[in-house]
Amino acid sequence: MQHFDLAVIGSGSGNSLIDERFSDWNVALIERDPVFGGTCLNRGCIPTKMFVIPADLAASPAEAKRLGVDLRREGSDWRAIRDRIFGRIDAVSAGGLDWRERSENVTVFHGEASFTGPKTLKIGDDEISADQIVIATGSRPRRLDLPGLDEVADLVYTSDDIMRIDKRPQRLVIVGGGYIAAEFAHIFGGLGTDVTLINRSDRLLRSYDREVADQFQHLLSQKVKLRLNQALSSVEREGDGIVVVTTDRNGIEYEYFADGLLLAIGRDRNSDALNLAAAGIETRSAGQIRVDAEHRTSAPGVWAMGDVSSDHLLKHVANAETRTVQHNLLHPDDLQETDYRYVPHAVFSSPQVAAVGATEEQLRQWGVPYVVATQRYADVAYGWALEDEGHFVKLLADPSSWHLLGAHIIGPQASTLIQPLIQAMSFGQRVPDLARGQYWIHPALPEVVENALLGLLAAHQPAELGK
Ligand SMILES: Cc1cc2nc3c(=O)[nH]c(=O)nc-3n(C[C@H](O)[C@H](O)[C@H](O)COP(=O)(O)OP(=O)(O)OC[C@H]3O[C@@H](n4cnc5c(N)ncnc54)[C@H](O)[C@@H]3O)c2cc1C
Ligand SMILES: NC(=O)c1ccc[n+]([C@@H]2O[C@H](COP(=O)([O-])OP(=O)(O)OC[C@H]3O[C@@H](n4cnc5c(N)ncnc54)[C@H](O)[C@@H]3O)[C@@H](O)[C@H]2O)c1
Repeated sequence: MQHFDLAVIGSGSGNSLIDERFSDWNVALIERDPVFGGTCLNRGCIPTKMFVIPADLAASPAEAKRLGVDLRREGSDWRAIRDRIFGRIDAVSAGGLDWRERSENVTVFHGEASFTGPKTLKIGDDEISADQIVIATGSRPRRLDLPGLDEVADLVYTSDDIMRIDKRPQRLVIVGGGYIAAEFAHIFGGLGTDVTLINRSDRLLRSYDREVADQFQHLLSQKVKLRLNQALSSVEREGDGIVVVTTDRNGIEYEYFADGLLLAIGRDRNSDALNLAAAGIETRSAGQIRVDAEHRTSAPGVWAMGDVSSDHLLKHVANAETRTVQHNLLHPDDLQETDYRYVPHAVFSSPQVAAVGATEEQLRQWGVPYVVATQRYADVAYGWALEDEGHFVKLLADPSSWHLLGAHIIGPQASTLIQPLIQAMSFGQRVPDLARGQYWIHPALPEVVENALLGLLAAHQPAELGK
């Protein structure tokens, strides 16, 4: 049995963990997917955003028309877009694997890892042991058990495969109301597909501030067909290449005809294949590996990070957890914790949505006193230039400490505009200092954030400003 100082399972964030500080460690890196580099690079954050930009551009003639510019749209070339995107990504993935395989101190094992004992792993016919093991096995799209699904399997997609298809469907049914449904509704809808989004509850983006989620729903409904409060009951094939999706709403059946069905109903953690019981590693519900604040599992010397153990299925969180685990492996006498106080998140749809901190509903529920201000893009100079309609920044603050409690943005560049607010919350900057302790470039779009901050101050003048 080969012995290693460190074994890392998963080549997403797991691969990033093994940096030059581990050059004198003998490391095993195990990946079961033929594709190297994990979700974010190959089938997650990066390719989706590379599709979002062409979708934004394809949708721009309608925007331009409002401003008096005639941009004739001649269509979009799905294969060219797809091949450009994956031409780049596949090369990065292959290059990453090649580089890793040439690393002197890292042995790459291709196969599925499972525990055979507390510090031992089996990968196919190989069995290895390691002093330290890091589980970074991520998550995968949740499947659905639905009558008829097997018969139309070639027309049913998840985020793992839909970006690689040869032909963009004319009609696409998307099931789900979260991040992935919202982003793919924009990608396909923007590029010209007739999209019907079916959600089982009456709300999209449920974890977002209600006002923002409602407005998102309203604006998205102008671009794709939204069908809410409908549960899938069956699917069947009709003719050649058509899937008929049947739903139920209050006992009434609805039928949708499409060339493809995208399931975007959440993700399952990749812990089931690991035989965790053999190593005494505990899970929480739904296979989420239980870790303490320092990312130690219940088995000594075994750590977990990223989607498989985190409460947040986000790459910037997996990256932060990777940094913590790196530090803790290298400094066992000075363990650190990951800071989850202000985890931001954004949906790259149309419109974009971004948020950090509490929603107004949460503050009400927790009985936390707050002031709130909402600033429309349409009422700042750059918003005039955009002829903006319907987008806003909503801020929540503690009227005694003047710290921000939550920030929510819906509109162009939301994921960028939110960064100074994340910074303010992370470093404890107060609203008056943030609003007036720096210049805000005129007439740039961040003035919408500045004005929202001023709106908070106008709502309740803090004592020291009144002096
Ligand atoms: C469509 C989509 C879009 C996304 N967009 C964003 C975004 O815009 N911003 C953002 O922050 N996040 C986004 N995410 C989430 C982000 O991709 C994940 O949070 C992140 O990639 C998780 O990283 P990880 O290292 O935990 O897991 P992964 O990157 O999934 O890596 C886990 C690896 O482990 C391997 N593996 C699993 N089990 C085993 C085993 N038993 N043996 C060997 N290998 C195994 C897997 O094959 C995989 O390669 C998106 C996700 C999706 C699906
Ligand atoms: N921009 C980003 O940061 C980004 C983008 C994509 C994905 N992600 C990450 O990936 C995760 C997974 O995304 P997702 O959109 O699949 O999950 P999600 O948790 O965001 O949304 C899942 C949706 O599916 C619905 N649903 C669940 N089970 C269902 C069923 N049986 N039938 C019908 N509907 C059902 C839920 O009500 C919900 O609307 C997200 O939580 C997010 O953390 C992030």
